[in-house]
Amino acid sequence: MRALIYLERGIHSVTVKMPVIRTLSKVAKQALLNPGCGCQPITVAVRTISFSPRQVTSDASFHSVSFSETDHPKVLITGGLGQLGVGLAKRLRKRFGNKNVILSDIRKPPSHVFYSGPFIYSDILDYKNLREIVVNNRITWLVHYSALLSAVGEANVSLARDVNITGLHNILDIAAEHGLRLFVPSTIGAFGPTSPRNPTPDLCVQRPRTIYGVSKVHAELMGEYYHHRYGLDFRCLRYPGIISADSQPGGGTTDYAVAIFHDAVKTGKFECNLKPDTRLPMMYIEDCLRATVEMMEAPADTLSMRTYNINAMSFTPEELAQEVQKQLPDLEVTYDIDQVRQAIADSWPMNFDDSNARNDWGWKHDYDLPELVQTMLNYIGSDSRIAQTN
Ligand SMILES: NC(=O)C1=CN([C@@H]2O[C@H](COP(=O)(O)OP(=O)(O)OC[C@H]3O[C@@H](n4cnc5c(N)ncnc54)[C@H](O)[C@@H]3O)[C@@H](O)[C@H]2O)C=CC1
Ligand SMILES: CC(=O)[C@H](N)C(=O)O
Repeated sequence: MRALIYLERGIHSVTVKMPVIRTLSKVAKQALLNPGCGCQPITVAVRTISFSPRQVTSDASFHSVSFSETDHPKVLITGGLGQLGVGLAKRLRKRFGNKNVILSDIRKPPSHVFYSGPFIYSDILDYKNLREIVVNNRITWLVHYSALLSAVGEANVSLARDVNITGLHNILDIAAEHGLRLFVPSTIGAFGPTSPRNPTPDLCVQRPRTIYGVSKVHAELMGEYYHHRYGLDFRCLRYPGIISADSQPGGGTTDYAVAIFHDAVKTGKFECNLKPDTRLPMMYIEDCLRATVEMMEAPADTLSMRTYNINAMSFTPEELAQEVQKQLPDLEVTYDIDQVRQAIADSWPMNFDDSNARNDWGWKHDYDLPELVQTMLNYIGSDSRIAQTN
């Protein structure tokens, strides 16, 4: 079995002990049980009391947005320097204005990102720092992208558990406390070998065999629980493998479908780490980011669920290679199977049923396989031509 390469992306383990302020908790509990002091109703932070995540006033409506509809939302994106965050920030900034969308991560941003709009350091394991950012910037929408993906997660289970599960708890509590609209992506990886694979519907058995998948099922369930219990405006899309030209994937099982384009243009050769007939659902990044914004903007009454599958296409490495070879006939593809990634892929959906997203809030993809291949090759080809002339 070939060892998984742990992609070091500046991720470091941080152990944060959440303050369990027992005394304060007792005082808060007492005050809430005996409100006859003539004071204002107390709003108590999620973490300071143990018996209720939030004191909800009777007129609170968390299903409507907490900012005036004429204002723009103020958006915070966590884990924003990964494959998806910068593109999402660009799209949201066009829509809501540059200063209204803050990218955050624990890595140092490249200068083109740093100078393109607000960027802030934020470790999602640091609850107080997260809260400070949300309060100081009057955040109303939170897009939670920080995560360790499937292959990297298997190579570092305890870090994946911290980031994907403990980090999510921080995000949920902050979002509930401050009445935020919260988007957390899930994935085809939230399904497992006992799920129906062709197609995979929204509601079915979910018994994933990766820490990534387990953490994403946990996120779906916790988000939906906070929605039903506390009125949190939680929204979640299960993304397929996302393919992008100008950003690199962060260590997943579907990464081959990005790498093939770069290798095809640069070397004319590609070594694939999945078997030629491994079928997985995939999507071009523009469709993924548009779906995300559409889901965030969908009126609450159109959402019959809070977690939806979305899909665009499904293909195997062989089918993708054949489509690329229509443009680059000299491309040579060989296979050297990574057993860890292959086992993961073999347990994931082959086709994704996204009919609920299409019916409820009008989801529709733009890119099928031929358009995806053309667009990727155009982008990477012109990029490498520019690099050669410089
Ligand atoms: N890219 C894809 O194909 C898919 C992505 N998704 C989900 O979309 C989200 C974004 O994905 P990508 O951008 O591809 O991920 P990525 O792996 O490229 O980026 C994740 C980012 O999280 C950051 N991060 C790690 N630990 C952190 C911490 N303690 N505090 C703050 N940030 C931290 C990393 O520095 C990295 O920039 C993830 O939740 C992922 O599960 C879901 C399905 C498919
Ligand atoms: C599909 C995903 O969630 C991600 N790209 C991965 O392969 O881990």
